[in-house]
Amino acid sequence: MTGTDLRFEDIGVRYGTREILRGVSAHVPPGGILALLGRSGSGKSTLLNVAAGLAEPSRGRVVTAAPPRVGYVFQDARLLPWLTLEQNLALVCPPEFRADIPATLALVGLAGRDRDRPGQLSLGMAQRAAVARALVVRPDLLLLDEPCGALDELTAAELRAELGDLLRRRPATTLLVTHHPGEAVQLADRVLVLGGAPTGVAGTLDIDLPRPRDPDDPATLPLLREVRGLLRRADAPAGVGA
Ligand SMILES: Nc1ncnc2c1ncn2[C@@H]1O[C@H](COP(=O)(O)OP(=O)(O)OP(=O)(O)O)[C@@H](O)[C@H]1O
Repeated sequence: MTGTDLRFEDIGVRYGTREILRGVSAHVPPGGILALLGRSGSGKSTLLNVAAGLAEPSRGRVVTAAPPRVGYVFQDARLLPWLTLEQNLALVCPPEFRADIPATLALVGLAGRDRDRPGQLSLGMAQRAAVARALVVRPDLLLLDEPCGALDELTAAELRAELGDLLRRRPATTLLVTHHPGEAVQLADRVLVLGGAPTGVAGTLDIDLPRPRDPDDPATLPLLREVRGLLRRADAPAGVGA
């Protein structure tokens, strides 16, 4: 299982009369990890929803080899509080994968917590359970919408390291929405910055570092600087900061 080939071809999205995205094209090869960055409201989650088939593009199309099995981690864990973790995972899980639930929880550091309910978990544990729920379907398209966004920096750093490890062990074509340039450089093969009005692709950057990656490795510094520069230029008026 290495994931689907994914192509956004000239995607445009409108909500009513508002044009949210225009002319967004990108390619993610099987098992590739594309980080999406851009100002709040620039349409990153919308692009994820287009990839998942939850939002209809008004222009262009998404091309995959076959309809992908999608694992989606939202900004908050969205676990059903009255169900145990095992039941939360079983809800999305095809019957043939149900036996994998305890091992998948163990994979994200929740061994033995199968019968806990979400209210018994910390925020970081709940987010890891949400990652397990996305992985248990053996996704060939994994959509991560700010998976560490709601966490304190130490817990976020732990989850980032775990995600890096998980994606090496269970590759899936992945779209990672983040506001954190370090997270993008740590996890992604390529960074795509959305910007402008309406939003388009403001820039891309390949992250060609060996794995596993250490976020404190000085080799990441020039890349971090480039990502920050792309972000700054993404919303600069035409001709400024180019
Ligand atoms: N279902 C919807 N109906 C109407 N407008 C929407 C809908 N979903 C999103 N929008 C609008 O589309 C724009 C892009 O939203 P989106 O959530 O994709 O941005 P984002 O880059 O993910 O933001 P953030 O970083 O804050 O999560 C916003 O202006 C938002 O209000």
